[in-house]
Amino acid sequence: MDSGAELFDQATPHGSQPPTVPVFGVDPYADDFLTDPYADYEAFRDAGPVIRLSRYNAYAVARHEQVQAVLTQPDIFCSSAGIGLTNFKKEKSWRTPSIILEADPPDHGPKRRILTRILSPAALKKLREEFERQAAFFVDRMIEKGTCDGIKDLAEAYPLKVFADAVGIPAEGREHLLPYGDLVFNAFGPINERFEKRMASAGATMEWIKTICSREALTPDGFGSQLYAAADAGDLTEDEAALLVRTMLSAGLDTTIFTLGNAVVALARHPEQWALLRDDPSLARAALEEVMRYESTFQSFYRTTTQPTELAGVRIEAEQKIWVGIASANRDPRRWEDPTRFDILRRASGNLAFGTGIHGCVGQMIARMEGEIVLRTLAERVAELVPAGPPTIHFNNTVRGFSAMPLTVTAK
Ligand SMILES: O=C(O)c1ccc(-c2ccccn2)cc1
Repeated sequence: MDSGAELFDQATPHGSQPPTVPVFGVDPYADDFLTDPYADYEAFRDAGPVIRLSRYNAYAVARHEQVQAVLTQPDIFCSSAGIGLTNFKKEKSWRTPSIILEADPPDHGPKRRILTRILSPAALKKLREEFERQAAFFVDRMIEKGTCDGIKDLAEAYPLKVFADAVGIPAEGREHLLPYGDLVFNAFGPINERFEKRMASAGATMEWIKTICSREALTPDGFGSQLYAAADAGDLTEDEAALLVRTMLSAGLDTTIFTLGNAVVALARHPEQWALLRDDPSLARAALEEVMRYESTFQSFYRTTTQPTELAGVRIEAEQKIWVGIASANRDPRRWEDPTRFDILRRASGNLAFGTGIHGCVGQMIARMEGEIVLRTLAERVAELVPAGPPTIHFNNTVRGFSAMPLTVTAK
């Protein structure tokens, strides 16, 4: 096997001929891996339905079919042991575990329903006009500047304004949100130098997050206050309301920021795709879906087996961490025609960028609304979106995106 994978037999008591699980020694958190992970993901997929990442002592699924299978069997592949490499049953987490992300049935359902209600289509409809006004403001400012940064001036600035306002957190101190998100997403990977470095400087940030998740810090009509209203109604404790505000700020910012950045970079790098969107702004929603398939913000996370199980003929013991390759599944040629082609006209729905199953992203509709509004506003107001230099990759253990994208932007 020429993909750098050795093979190791799994002892089976019945002596049946076990399928051997290919082993990869590569480090999926190394900068050179993350710079362009897709060739490695292809090697993972081609080696078999289940492989082993020996450096982190974890099994791994990289094909669309097995990623889907793992995410839709929460009783076998659970979240309460942590969705990162750290097993909460064995090691203490750096933060109080999330009561929705790192929870399993039956605890998970009731909390999820509270968020689903707050993030309802009716609630989103009320926000649409403000979200559109802010997108126009940021895009017009990019046009005035002429040469700008698609990440700083749009991908980061927009969610930090509209989503943070929707949650109802104060305007002051929002510079803590990106460092906090970077810590959160690094923590889903190995406790490596990237995590340690971020953690070392996170004191003030952790304090600020704690302060703004409290009832008195939040504006009266935001999502945060609605969580405390659920506490007043007896559906949550006061502490659980604060934890869910933290969840909203963790799950709802970095993810949309990196996705918007990936969209701007992909469109700037594929001028023919940008021209299709610019000439037909109603393609914005389809373009966003294709960005999420082609350059998934969420590269990977974990599940933990609750019992001995078998996946695609491979036996897996209990208490095993399983690396779930979201971005790899979204480029699996077993599921997608010509997957390495960025094509906004393809049907990209059904991609796994928001996960799937009971933990499928509870904020995906507001995330899609932000993305569709930004891409449509760009298409309606901008004629040319041209790279004015190379993008800068932001290295993180879980999310992949850019920290800078110099652009030259001209008005339609
Ligand atoms: O409460 C927290 O700390 C927390 C909750 C949720 C997330 C998350 C991240 C990515 C996708 C979905 N959810 C992160 C952190």
